[in-house]
Amino acid sequence: MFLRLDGRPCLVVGAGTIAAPKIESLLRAGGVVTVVAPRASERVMQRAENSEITWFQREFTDADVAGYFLVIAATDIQAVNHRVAEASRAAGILCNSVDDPPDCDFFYPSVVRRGDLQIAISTAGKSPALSQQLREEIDEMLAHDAGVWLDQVGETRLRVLKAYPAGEERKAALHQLARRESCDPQACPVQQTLDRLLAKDGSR
Ligand SMILES: C[C@@]1(CC(=O)O)c2cc3[nH]c(cc4nc(cc5[nH]c(cc(n2)[C@H]1CCC(=O)O)[C@@](C)(CC(=O)O)[C@@H]5CCC(=O)O)C(CC(=O)O)=C4CCC(=O)O)c(CCC(=O)O)c3CC(=O)O
Ligand SMILES: NC(=O)C1=CN([C@@H]2O[C@H](COP(=O)(O)OP(=O)(O)OC[C@H]3O[C@@H](n4cnc5c(N)ncnc54)[C@H](O)[C@@H]3O)[C@@H](O)[C@H]2O)C=CC1
Repeated sequence: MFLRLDGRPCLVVGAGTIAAPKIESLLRAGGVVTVVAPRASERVMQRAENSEITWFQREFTDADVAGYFLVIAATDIQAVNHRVAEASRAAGILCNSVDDPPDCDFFYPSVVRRGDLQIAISTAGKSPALSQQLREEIDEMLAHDAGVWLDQVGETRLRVLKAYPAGEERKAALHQLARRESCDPQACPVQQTLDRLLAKDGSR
């Protein structure tokens, strides 16, 4: 599952080395981030100064979780992280605890990105180092232009959806479109069929 966090309030408890990249990824996903921590890393302080996040410079209390969509427990004190997870669970809020996989409702994966194309790797907490290693291997294997290719496929797919009625023929065209050899617009058989179809019927 890939979450779209646009405008959703997210709480991060702790603002150190491990919290900082979690905060960045919440912001990247569109989350509205609040941080509670007595001390913060340079990057987090900068974000707060720029009003990109809200930082309450104090220790966590159970009432802090109220109203959040999700919570990250990222302090260096296990007992505090556990309390954050318990308070979240009691309030029915999803929680990720950076030092305790059984306390996590969701995990942060390793991610290979090419534009809108994302490949996420998770080991359900068994070996983050393995996730990281596989990310590096997949990153080397995956074409650098895969994101550009996806953009082209996405655009042509919309044209296919318009040009063909739902059914086997449409599905076959969409599978054909997703093949690597179709990525050259000049050589793409789906593009050629589409051009023929659209030439026949200007309304499509
Ligand atoms: C459960 C989870 C909770 C969560 O954070 O969501 C969690 C928990 C813990 N991580 C620990 C250690 C390490 N974590 C990393 C790195 C990453 N950790 C990430 C995710 C997750 N880590 C979630 C599970 C994801 C999964 O299962 O795949 C990644 C994938 C994504 C991200 O953080 O964004 C990111 C790689 C990003 C990338 O580069 O691709 C490294 C590597 C390094 O630092 O060099 C090490 C040292 C090597 C090792 O331990 O394997 C420890 C022990 C701490 C201690 O006591 O020392 C715990 C707690 C425990 O296991 O008890
Ligand atoms: N998930 C992961 O990938 C990994 C997780 N870890 C775990 O992450 C934890 C955090 O490590 P770092 O970020 O390096 O620590 P750090 O020392 O850089 O930061 C700790 C943060 O917790 C805050 N804090 C402490 N007590 C608090 C309280 N009562 N209320 C609110 N905030 C409080 C501090 O102010 C600080 O911002 C470690 O316990 C470690 O087990 C470590 C490595 C990888």
